[in-house]
Amino acid sequence: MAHQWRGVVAEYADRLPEHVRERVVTLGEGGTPLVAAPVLSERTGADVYVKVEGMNPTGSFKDRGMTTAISAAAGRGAKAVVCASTGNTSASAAAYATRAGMTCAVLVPDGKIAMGKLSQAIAHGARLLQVDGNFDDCLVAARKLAEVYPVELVNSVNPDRIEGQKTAAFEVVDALGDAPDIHALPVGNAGNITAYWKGYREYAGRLPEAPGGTLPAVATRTPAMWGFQAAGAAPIVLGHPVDQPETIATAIRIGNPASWAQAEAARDDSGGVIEAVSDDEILAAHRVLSAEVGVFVEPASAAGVAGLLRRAAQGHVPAGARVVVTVTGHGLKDPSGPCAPPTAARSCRSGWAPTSCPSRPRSASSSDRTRGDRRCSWVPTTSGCGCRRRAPTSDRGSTRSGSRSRSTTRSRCACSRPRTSSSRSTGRARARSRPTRATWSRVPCGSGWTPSGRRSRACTSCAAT
Ligand SMILES: N[C@@H](CCOP(=O)(O)O)C(=O)O
Repeated sequence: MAHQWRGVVAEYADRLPEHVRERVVTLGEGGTPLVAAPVLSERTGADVYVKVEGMNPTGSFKDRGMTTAISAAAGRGAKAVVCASTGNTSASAAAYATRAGMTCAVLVPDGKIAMGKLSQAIAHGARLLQVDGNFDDCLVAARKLAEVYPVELVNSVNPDRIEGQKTAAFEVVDALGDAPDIHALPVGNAGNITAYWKGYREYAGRLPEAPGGTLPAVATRTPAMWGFQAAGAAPIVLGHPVDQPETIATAIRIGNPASWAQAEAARDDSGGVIEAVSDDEILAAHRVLSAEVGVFVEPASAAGVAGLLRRAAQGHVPAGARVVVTVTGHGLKDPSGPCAPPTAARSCRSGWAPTSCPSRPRSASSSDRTRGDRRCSWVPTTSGCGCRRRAPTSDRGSTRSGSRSRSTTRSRCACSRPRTSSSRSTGRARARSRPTRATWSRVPCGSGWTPSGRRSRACTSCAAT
C-alpha cells in the first residue's frame, strides 16, 4: 500500500527539535522525487540523480524550512512573520503563514522578482514591500523589523529553517541507501548548503548533540559538498561581498549571503568546492535539464548542474561516482530560461530576440522575417541610455516611420542603464536607471521582448505581458 507522505515534521519527527512539533503547520512538503538522470551520467561518467525540489507545495525547497519555522513561530504564539526574498522564500512564507492564520510581510527587491513567485506571495495574502535595493538590502531591513516589532524573521538565519531543510539530505540517504559521493547545489543565501551538510552529518552519526543525535547512524559516510554561485553574484568565490549582484538566476542574485561562514565550513569540512558558473553555463544546463533530462526548473536551479558539467569537463568527477544534484525550484515560477538571450544580448537589453529564442513574435515585420540573423545588434555606448543600434540598415523596415531618427531608435531600447554624461538632469538619469514598467515586466520572461505595448511584442511562450 502506498505511503501517504505526511510532511517533513511528521516523517522525521525524531530528528527535529521538540519545539517545531508542538503545533505543526504543514502543506505536505518533502518526499520529493530523486530522479535518475542517465543523460547527466553519460556526460559526466558518474551516476547522477536529480533531487527535484520544485515538487514541493509552493514549488521550491523553501517549504521544508518553512514548515518548521512557521510551526515553531505558531507554537510560540506568533501572529506575524517577515522575510526578505528573491522570490521563493516569500512564496513559501506567505503560504505557510496563511495556513497558520498569521500575517506575512515580505520584502523583495523592486523589479527583480520572477512573476510566478510574486504572484504566489500576493495570492497567499502577503503584505508586499518592494524595496529600492537588492536582496541584501531587504534582509537588513527585515532583520531590523523583526528586532523592533513583534514579528518573527523566517529567513534561513532562523535556525528552525535549517532544521527543516536538512531533511532533504535524509531523503537522499533513505532513497540511495547511503550518502552520495558528491552533492551539488546552487548557493544563494547559503542556507541550503548549510542545511544539507547538517543533515548528512546527522544521518552519519557525526552530530551527537543534534536532535536525534543518539539514534543509530543511517549513513556510513558524508558527501563532498559542491556549491555553485552565479558568476555575477559570487561573493564566497570572490572572498568579498558583491555590492550589485547580477545574474539571470534571480533566486541566487545575492551579494552577501547570511550563511556565508557555514557554507565555507560545509565546503571545507566535506572536502568540497564552491565555484562560480556563468549565466550562459546556467542556461546551457537549464536546456539539458528541460530538453534531455525532462525536468523543468527555474534558472537558478540549473546552477548545480552547470557546475557539475563544468567540473566533469575539467576531469574533476571520478568515474562512477554517485552524484546528487539538487534542483531547487520549479520552472513554472520563472519560465524565462528557455527564451533567455545569450549574454551579449542580455547585457544590451535592446529587446531583440536571439536566434535561439523560441518565442519569436508571430507578427514580425517583413524585414524582421527576412533578416536572417536575428541576434541582437545593439552595442553599448558611453552616452545616452547606453545603447545604440550598430546596424540600422538591417531592420530599417521595422521602425514605425522608416526614418532613422535618434528618438525612434531610443524608443526601441528599454535599457535600464543609467544615463551618463549626456543626461539632461540627474533626476532623469536616476529615473532611467530604475527599471521601468516595461523592463520590469520583461524580467520574468527573459525573452527580451517587450510586454504588450505599441508594438504588441509580448513573449508568445511565457505569457509575460
Ligand atoms: N533565494 C532566497 C533568498 C532568501 O534565502 P533564505 O535562505 O533566507 O530563505 C529566496 O527565495 O528568497
